[in-house]
Amino acid sequence: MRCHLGSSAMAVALLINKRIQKVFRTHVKLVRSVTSNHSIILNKPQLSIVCKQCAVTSYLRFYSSPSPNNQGGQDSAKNVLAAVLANKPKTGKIPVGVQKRDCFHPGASVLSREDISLGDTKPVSTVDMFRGLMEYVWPKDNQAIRNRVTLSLSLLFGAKVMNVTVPFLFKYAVDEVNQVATTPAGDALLGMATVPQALGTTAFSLLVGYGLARATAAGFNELRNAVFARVAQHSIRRLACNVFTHLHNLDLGFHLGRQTGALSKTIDRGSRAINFVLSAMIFNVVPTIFELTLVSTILGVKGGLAFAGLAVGCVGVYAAFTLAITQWRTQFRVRMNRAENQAGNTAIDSLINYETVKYFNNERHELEKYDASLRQYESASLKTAWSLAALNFGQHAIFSAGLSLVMLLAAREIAAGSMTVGDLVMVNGLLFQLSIPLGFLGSVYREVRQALVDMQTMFTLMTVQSRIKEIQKAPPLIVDSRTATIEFRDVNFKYVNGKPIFNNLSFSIPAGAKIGIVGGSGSGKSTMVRLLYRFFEPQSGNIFINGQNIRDVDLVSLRKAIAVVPQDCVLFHDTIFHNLHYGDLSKSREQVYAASRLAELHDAVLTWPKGYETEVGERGLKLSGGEKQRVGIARAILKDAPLLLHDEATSSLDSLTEHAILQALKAATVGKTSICIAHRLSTVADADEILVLERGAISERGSHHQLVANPSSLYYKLWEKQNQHPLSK
Ligand SMILES: N[C@@H](CCC(=O)N[C@@H](CS)C(=O)NCC(=O)O)C(=O)O
Repeated sequence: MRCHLGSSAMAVALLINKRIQKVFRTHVKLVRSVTSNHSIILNKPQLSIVCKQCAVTSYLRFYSSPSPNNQGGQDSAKNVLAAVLANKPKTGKIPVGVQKRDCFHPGASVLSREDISLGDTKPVSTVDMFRGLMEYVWPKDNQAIRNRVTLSLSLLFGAKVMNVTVPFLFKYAVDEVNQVATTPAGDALLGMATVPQALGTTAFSLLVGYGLARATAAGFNELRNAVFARVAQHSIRRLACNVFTHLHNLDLGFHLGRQTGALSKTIDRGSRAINFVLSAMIFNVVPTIFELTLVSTILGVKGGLAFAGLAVGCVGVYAAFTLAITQWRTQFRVRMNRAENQAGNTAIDSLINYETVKYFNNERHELEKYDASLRQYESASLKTAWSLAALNFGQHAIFSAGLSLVMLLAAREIAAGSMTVGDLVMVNGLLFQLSIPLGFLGSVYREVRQALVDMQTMFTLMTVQSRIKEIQKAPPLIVDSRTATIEFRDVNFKYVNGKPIFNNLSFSIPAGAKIGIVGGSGSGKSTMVRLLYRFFEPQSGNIFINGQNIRDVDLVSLRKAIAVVPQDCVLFHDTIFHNLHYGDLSKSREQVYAASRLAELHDAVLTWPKGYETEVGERGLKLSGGEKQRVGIARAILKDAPLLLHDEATSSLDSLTEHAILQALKAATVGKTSICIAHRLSTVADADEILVLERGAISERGSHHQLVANPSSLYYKLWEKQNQHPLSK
């Protein structure tokens, strides 16, 4: 087997998990009491901390490559938990090792198991995983792949048979040559004859056959690798695509509670794990077991039970020794990898802080810190190397002892006349060949265990169910700009228990109207968009579009009917053109330009260095807040849906930008039913009607003029507050 087992820290997840579970059990009560505002859930291979107010999840990770937000794989479970305990989250501080997401709410009620169902998954056993894997390796709908599997297995079988043939040919060649050598006529021929003449045709043919059999075995092996590569890659691709599609099908609640990086790592590691498990099984484990069976059967037939028993016993002891030592020495590899990570982090941290180091003349201190990590690495790698040497020596010693014993048995048989010298050579050859794949048994065992953990994480992810359920064969939503009415009827919604967002919220909007929604922060303005788009489901009550309950219609048709301009328009790391075109990829270049013009973006883009081909940078970093909002509006214009939802950004824009955005919005809302969530009231001053949200219900509604005419209204107060001009005082 080719050695591609080199990596590293991940190999220890299982061991670490055991430790986490142990430490977790001991500390769970304590942890729960100090982190009264968060629930801590053991969710292999990490602890999830779920906020009881908004259900956002943070993670305590115990092994992972370092990222700007975490400490990498340096902390043991105990240390991290100790840090959590020491750093009482009541203070709002983030404990060491916790990857923070959007929230760290202090003080809230206890979350029940149901509340955290966004992280709920079904347990996946190893049998489930292998069953799942078989669907990809032996796909019912793909005969070509099944043919390849059959061919690979045949080649595997052929290669092993050839492999076993080699010692046989060698045996016959040795016996034949031995006979030639002990025949008197042979002496006379030597010196002047060609090799075939000197050896005789049989011995000559056997030796040539020996070479051919070896080459054929190697050829079959390589062909098997090439044929099977497609099966493995095809399975990986299909599975990765299925996981990707599954992730897109999950609800927003799931995605808000997950780290995107962690999800992509899950796919990445899971796919690599599949490749590894498949390769290990097909190229190492199964062939070795097959070869062992073949060899012991041959030995049994040739020499009797003693031979077969010795071969199987030797391999058994070898395997037991290898697994035990591998298990024991894993700790050194864990320490080595951890120290390596730590040394790398220390060096990077120190070099990033170059100026600070210089300002305080702390070069010596930095060097000592770095050297301390390197010392740990050195010590751990020495232990790894020593233990590897012990493992290799032990394996060789066991195998050599077995080999000697079998040959002693063979020698006794030769003396008794029931075996030939060739038989002794054959026995030696058969066993020796077996030692080659067994030489990687420890590494295969270690890596397969890790791969199974990675696969389990990925398969577990596949069991997460979206909480947005579609009824089967739901009819499409039928709506156009003339019929795009919206009605919320007795809607109750909360993200987590004890914190209602909407209480029996009811209102309706006529088709073609422009509605402004205002209210204090946390009043549920943005949640309204999420409910309408079915990112979340109300606990009770219904929402209707054109009289059709959005729960009962096809989700795709619902989402096609609504264009959303989000609060924070996130862009793809691509050109501005692609980002605008994303609103409707079927539209022409000219239509994209037209939308961009209506969104007041076109002229600005033309002044950029590469115009529409300008790259916007990761997540649109190169664009200002106002420009990103206009991209959002242009996309919505391009989508040209009968309903438009605009969630205005909170960031304060300068008045010129605000004016441009208002103009763009006007263009976007022509002929649509639009809801504009407004943080700045000036954005909705021209709306047909403004709804004021307060404590989960609509407290006021009317036009801007009607609402400002009432000095005791909340709207009036908000308007006053936002339109104070210190200079005019
Ligand atoms: N004979 C040993 C070692 C095999 C070996 O050399 N493995 C390679 C990886 S394919 C290695 O670098 N091992 C380093 C180690 O196990 O520390 C076993 O059965 O695991």
